[in-house]
Amino acid sequence: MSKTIAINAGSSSLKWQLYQMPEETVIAKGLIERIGLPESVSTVSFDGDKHVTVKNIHNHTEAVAILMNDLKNLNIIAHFSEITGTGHRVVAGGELFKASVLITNEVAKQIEDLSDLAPLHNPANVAGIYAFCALLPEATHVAVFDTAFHATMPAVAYRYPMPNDYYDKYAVRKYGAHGTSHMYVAQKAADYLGKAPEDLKLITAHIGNGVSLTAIDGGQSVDTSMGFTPLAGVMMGTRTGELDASIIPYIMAKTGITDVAEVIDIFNKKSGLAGVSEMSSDMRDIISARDAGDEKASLAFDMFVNRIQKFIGQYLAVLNGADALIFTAGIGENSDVVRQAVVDGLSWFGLDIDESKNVFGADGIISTPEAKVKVLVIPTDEELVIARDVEKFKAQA
Ligand SMILES: Nc1ncnc2c1ncn2[C@@H]1O[C@H](COP(=O)(O)OP(=O)(O)O)[C@@H](O)[C@H]1O
Ligand SMILES: CC(=O)OP(=O)(O)O
Ligand SMILES: [Mg+2]
Repeated sequence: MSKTIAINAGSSSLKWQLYQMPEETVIAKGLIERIGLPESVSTVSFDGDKHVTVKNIHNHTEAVAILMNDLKNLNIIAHFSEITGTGHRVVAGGELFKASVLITNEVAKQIEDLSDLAPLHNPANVAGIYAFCALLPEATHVAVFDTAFHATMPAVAYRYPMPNDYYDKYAVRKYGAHGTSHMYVAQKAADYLGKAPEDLKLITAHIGNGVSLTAIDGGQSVDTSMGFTPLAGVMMGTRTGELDASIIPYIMAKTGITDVAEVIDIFNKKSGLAGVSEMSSDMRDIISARDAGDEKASLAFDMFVNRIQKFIGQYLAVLNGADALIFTAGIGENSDVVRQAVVDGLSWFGLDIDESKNVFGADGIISTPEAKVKVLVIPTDEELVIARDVEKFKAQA
């Protein structure tokens, strides 16, 4: 019996779950939101209670310190030494890491050096790694990469049509992200559909603040919408998704912005739903405003749905047809409105939702019996996959 903590650091959030392993019992879990913004919120669920604290949390190092204090102060653990394993979500593993790895000083440094491939995420991931390694020197620390599941993509999908040197010398290629989530929901989908993953062609749609879609053939990722960094693919909460690169110098010339990093920052943090609606990056706010007749929110919603539909179309082509489409993550799991809007425009392809099944809290198949392509909702669980990987390394120790 041992305790393992899984840390999922996002650009402005930190999700964690403490497990009793190998039973996989969740002892406690927490979510720290709005890191770096005024009034950050930390929520801890433990023993049937929810503890909510609101205060300014400036960075992920502070967030980790708060989480460690909560573990002690709320009597979730008596001693830190009870935690014998920590698992860290790392968004970008580049060409270096194609599977989970035991964290050493060198590995932590390499992850930090890969920050260009996930500027909003890897620095946050590394902050968590350093904090836990310092606090728990005896524990087994494991990094689990978002990019690992996409290592099976063929060159035709991961290469960009640019001079070969950029790939050969600098490893400029598509890496994708959210791989742990795509892998988890694809395996669950196979259970629901009563088939072996090898016999299925799936399109997984991870629709949260970050959004990505993946084409999965026989259990392997064959294409995915995020690219060299998580800026690519579909429109997201604050990110543009794909656009014509010529826009960058044009905007710089027109606006007088002289630093290209500033434009990329705007594309990462001030675009997407937030940029078009001019009111929020949060889909709940967008839907309320749209229902109240706000035209900008309405356009933002329609563009968001349109980009998802187009990528589903692409992946139906990549896979030459699919058995199922799976919705997951914050919006995919919770928004029947977005799911209905996405599927409504794809009836020609044989997608059809049963409205009575497309409800809040849905889990499993929500398509009609006649639908050629099944539609499923599957809550993702990146933390569980991470905790399981830590167990594998503990067993080898
Ligand atoms: N009931 C809901 N309806 C619509 N959107 C929702 C609902 N609940 C959560 N969301 C959306 O989920 C998003 C967060 O998803 P999540 O997967 O937690 O994101 P991330 O891990 O990228 O921070 C928020 O932007 C929010 O708009
Ligand atoms: C890679 C990525 O976009 O992650 P998240 O959705 O957690 O921000
Ligand atoms: Mg996420």
